[in-house]
Amino acid sequence: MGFMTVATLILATLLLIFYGRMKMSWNMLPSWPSSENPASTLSNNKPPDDKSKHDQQPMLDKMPDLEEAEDGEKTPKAEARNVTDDVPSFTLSTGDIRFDAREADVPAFPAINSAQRAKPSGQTMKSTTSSLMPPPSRPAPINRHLAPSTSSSLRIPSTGPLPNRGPPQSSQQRLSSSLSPNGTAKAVPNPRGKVLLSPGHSPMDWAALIKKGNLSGVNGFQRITPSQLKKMTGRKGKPAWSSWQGKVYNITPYLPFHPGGEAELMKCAGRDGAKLFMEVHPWVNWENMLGSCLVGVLVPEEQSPLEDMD
Ligand code: HEM
Repeated sequence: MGFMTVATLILATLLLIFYGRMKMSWNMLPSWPSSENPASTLSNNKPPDDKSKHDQQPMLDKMPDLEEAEDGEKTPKAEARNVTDDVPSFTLSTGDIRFDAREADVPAFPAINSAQRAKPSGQTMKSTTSSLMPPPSRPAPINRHLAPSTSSSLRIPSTGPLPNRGPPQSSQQRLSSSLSPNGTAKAVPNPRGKVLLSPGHSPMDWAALIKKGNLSGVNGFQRITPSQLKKMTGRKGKPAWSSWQGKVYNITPYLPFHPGGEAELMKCAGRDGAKLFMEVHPWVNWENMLGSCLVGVLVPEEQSPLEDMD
């Protein structure tokens, strides 16, 4: 028991002496930026203003001041920020935007020759003087099952509102797999309402046919009244006529060539087809397509003799 007490006292004395010596030597050391003011060196890259600079950096600022006062000559001052003068400017991108280490007042970290610069974050940099950044990493591969492909994004949606694109889904023309009444165009359901044209009835075939001559079915240019037009429905052995901007066309020869199907084209038989035509495909040039089918012009019904006298 007595031995323990003595030993404890000796230990305490030794600690006191050791602490006293340490404190003395610390006081003799020049003061150092304390942990209470770390902003001037690490956490803040901006230079402190003059007032705070003196408070926070006693060693760097006060020591050169003393030297100047003693010898009266202009001794170069020690400035922590001059260290960055050795650092050449470098760019962060290949464009016009240049990031200059000196302008931004960034401490030279990591050192020029450090391994950290040579291999930033595991990537290999060819040269420390290169002004080019390493290429960006490739994006993660897209899950093809989830992401829509380019072709499917270009596809016309089968749902949602669409302009009138052919016969309704339930119509006979779309659903029937048999040949059309005259056995030429086969109806095939598709989003745009186009039909499968029978061999020899492609748009190219039609283009070749209209070059051959007159397809109007009449001799000479006709004057057609509305009542006459109304009778040309394409039924009961009569041709199908339709008018467009005051001109009358024989649409019968075009029926098997019509990409939208015969039934659709027949909707404008015996009447003015402009409205229906423009609803479906305003980009199609009626006059070019049916130029060789021109029958004549639409004229008013014959006027009564009394009106003629006026
Ligand atoms: C009488 C004059 C007409 C001509 C010269 C004509 C010509 C054409 C042409 C060239 C196409 C192919 C369009 C393309 O590929 O972009 C087409 C498609 C079509 N036409 Fe006509 N057409 C006429 C009248 C009509 C009428 C009156 C209707 C409907 C009532 C109609 C309904 C369609 C449909 C549904 C298509 C397929 C869908 C589409 O191409 O947008 N056509 N027509």
